[in-house]
Parts: sequence; structure tokens; C-alpha cells
Amino acid sequence: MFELNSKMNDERIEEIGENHVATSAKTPLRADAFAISDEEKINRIQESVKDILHTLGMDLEDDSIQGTPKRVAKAFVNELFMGLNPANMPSASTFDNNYNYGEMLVEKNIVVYSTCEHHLLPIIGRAHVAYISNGKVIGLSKMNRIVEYFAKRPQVQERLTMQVVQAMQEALGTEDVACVIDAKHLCVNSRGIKDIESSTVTSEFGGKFKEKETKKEFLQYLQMDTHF
Ligand SMILES: Nc1nc2c(ncn2[C@@H]2O[C@H](COP(=O)(O)OP(=O)(O)OP(=O)(O)O)[C@@H](O)[C@H]2O)c(=O)[nH]1
Ligand SMILES: [Zn+2]
Repeated sequence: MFELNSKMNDERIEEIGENHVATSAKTPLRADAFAISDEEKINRIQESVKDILHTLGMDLEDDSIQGTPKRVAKAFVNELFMGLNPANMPSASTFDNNYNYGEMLVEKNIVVYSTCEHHLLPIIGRAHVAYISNGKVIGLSKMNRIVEYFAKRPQVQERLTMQVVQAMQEALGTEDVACVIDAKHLCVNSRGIKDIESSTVTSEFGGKFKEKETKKEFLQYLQMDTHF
């Protein structure tokens, strides 16, 4: 039976949110990060984007770009950085492992669209998340949603990987969670060194996934071709 999580956001933060992310993996937020509404954030960011475009010499009266500051502000607050708002945290529905499935479960090829916090340029890749049940099972899509929630922040890939694992550990009540992310950083691919070929792999292995055989099994599943 699904125990749909109907708790208030604050309690959900207690369950899978930032409060359970180790200090080293926390997104560096100011204490007053939630002091203003999303609407107010959009208004303020809109003015900042106007300033940037104006400084670059763009004519903000031009038909094509007069709506750009608002579009960018909405994209930042509602989409690209929606994971900074705990109200957007997915509820991690878990249910009892009644069928006593005892092997690992791997959710492969979760698409990652994130934003590099150093250059505010896209990070695009795939996350692979695995866990071994300790009595609780999580809805498959909730793993994709947890990845999405933490991806939609200014990020470094290492922190994103750790946040996904820690949120899953909290939701499932087990250390036995792993995550591998393979992603391209546009700050590396399209500017700076401009290496379009390289990608970045990060991993975090908790509990049994630190053991050689379990880690190996997980990584082998990632090699499997899926033909559907
Ligand atoms: N560890 C880590 N580094 C990242 C990530 N995303 C971007 N970076 C790196 O952050 C570094 C920032 O270095 P800086 O020297 O301050 O920035 P920069 O002058 O723009 O560096 P270049 O990209 O080498 O031109 C760069 O080397 C980026 O490649 C990430 O997710 N993890
Ligand atoms: Zn970058």
C-alpha cells in the first residue's frame, strides 16, 4: 500500500530535504533565502536582467527582447532553480516491501538538466540511482523526481550526486543507496577550454554499495544495452 505523503512542507523537509543533507553537501543558502516570495524574486531578477542586457548595449524596446527580462526571471525561479524552493520538494511515496524483493533496484538513465553554479551554464547528462530495500520501497518516478529537484539548483556535480543519495537514504531509511552521474558541462564544452568531447562522472556509494561486489553489480547494470 502506498502511504501517500500528505504532510506539510516543513515536515517533508524533515524527511527528505536539505535538513538531512550532510553539512558538506548542503547548497550554500543564506539564512534569509525564503524571506521574499517567488513573485518578488521574479520582479527583482527581471530588473537585474534588464540591467545586464542594457549594459551589453541591447535595445530593450526591441519587439523581440522586450519580454526577455521577465522570461529569464520566470525561467530561473519557476524552472531552472525551482529546487531552491522547499515547497517544490517531491513527496517521496514509500510503501512496504511486501513482495520481499531483496536485490538491488536500479533506476537508469534519468535525464539531468542542471546549472553549473560557477558560470550559470547548463549541465546535461544522466543519473543512475540504485538502492537495496531495508523494508521500504519507493515509487520509481520518485527517484527521477528527487534527481530533478536537486538538479534544479545552481550546482556542482559532486554536491548534486551526494544530495540525491542522502535524500534517498532518508526516504528509504537505509544507507544502501548509490548514484552515478555522467554529465556534460557547457562551461567546459562551449566556452573556456571548449572541449566538446569530455564529460564528468561522479559517484556516491552508501552502505552495501561500498562493498566491491555490490558496487560491481551496480556498475555492470549500467553497461547493459536496453533495447525496447
Ligand atoms: N569540481 C567541479 N568543478 C566545476 C563544476 N562545474 C564547473 N566547474 C569548474 O569550476 C572551475 C571554475 O574555475 P575558475 O578558474 O574560477 O573559472 P574560469 O576562469 O571560468 O575557468 P575555465 O573554465 O578554466 O576558463 C572551472 O574549472 C570549471 O570547469 C562542477 O560541477 N564540479
Ligand atoms: Zn561552469
